[in-house]
Amino acid sequence: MTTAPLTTPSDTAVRFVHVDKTYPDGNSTVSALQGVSVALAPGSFTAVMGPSGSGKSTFLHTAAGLDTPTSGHVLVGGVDLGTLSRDAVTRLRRDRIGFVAQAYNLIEHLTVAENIDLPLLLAGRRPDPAWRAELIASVGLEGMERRLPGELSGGQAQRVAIARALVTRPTIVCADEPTGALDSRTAEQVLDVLVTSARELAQTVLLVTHDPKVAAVADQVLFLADGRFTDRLVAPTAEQVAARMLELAR
Ligand SMILES: Nc1ncnc2c1ncn2[C@@H]1O[C@H](COP(=O)(O)OP(=O)(O)OP(=O)(O)O)[C@@H](O)[C@H]1O
Repeated sequence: MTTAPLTTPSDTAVRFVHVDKTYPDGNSTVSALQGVSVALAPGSFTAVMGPSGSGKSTFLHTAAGLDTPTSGHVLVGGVDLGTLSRDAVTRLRRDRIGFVAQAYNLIEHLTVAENIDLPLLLAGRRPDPAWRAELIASVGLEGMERRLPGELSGGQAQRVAIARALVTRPTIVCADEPTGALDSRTAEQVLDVLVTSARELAQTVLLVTHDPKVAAVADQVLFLADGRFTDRLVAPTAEQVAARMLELAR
């Protein structure tokens, strides 16, 4: 149950206050998040790591307004999502949040350019060809605007998905294992795009990954275990992240 609305200053991009999330599981429930309280500063880059089933995707989906907490509050830019109607959450999501999923979710019969423009059209906004061209250049897909998703490699498709997530100039970018299905060279390129855009557009990035090398590009790494944040590393190296993951697995 979500209780009374919370009033807090909007000095955080995303804030969780005592968030629980349970899912029905046959006759009982499974607890995906337990009493999670965390605040992400505007412009920060956070990686979330943890064992399989620890609640990473649930945390990301809840932060992006794609899932609702069972209790507690999720605030985006100081606005308690629990106080908004479903339509208002959808609008906020379209205007302010970009989401990159591991499955690229591109529309097969639309071209690269049309896929990238889609969030703007869905939001009733006019496509911006100059901005689209800039995004296409930044993800290294010049000349591929008219291709269909079936004519792209996995890495190219993921870069289209990133351009599509950025086309609305969201203040928050959530990415669920965006490099999980890619070879290491392509993963590096995709990550570069995210890091550069976050810096240039002053975006807050929240990234779920299993890869210590990916996590090491973040300002901070948060570790989840059994639905709770148990640890945090600030500006760590990949080696430090890997060592902490090993400790948590013991
Ligand atoms: N829609 C759902 N219905 C029921 N249970 C769910 C649902 N989504 C997640 N869960 C359960 O909640 C817990 C957390 O799942 P979640 O997907 O958030 O973990 P994760 O850390 O992202 O895992 P992975 O690394 O394997 O993707 C798990 O026990 C999972 O089975």
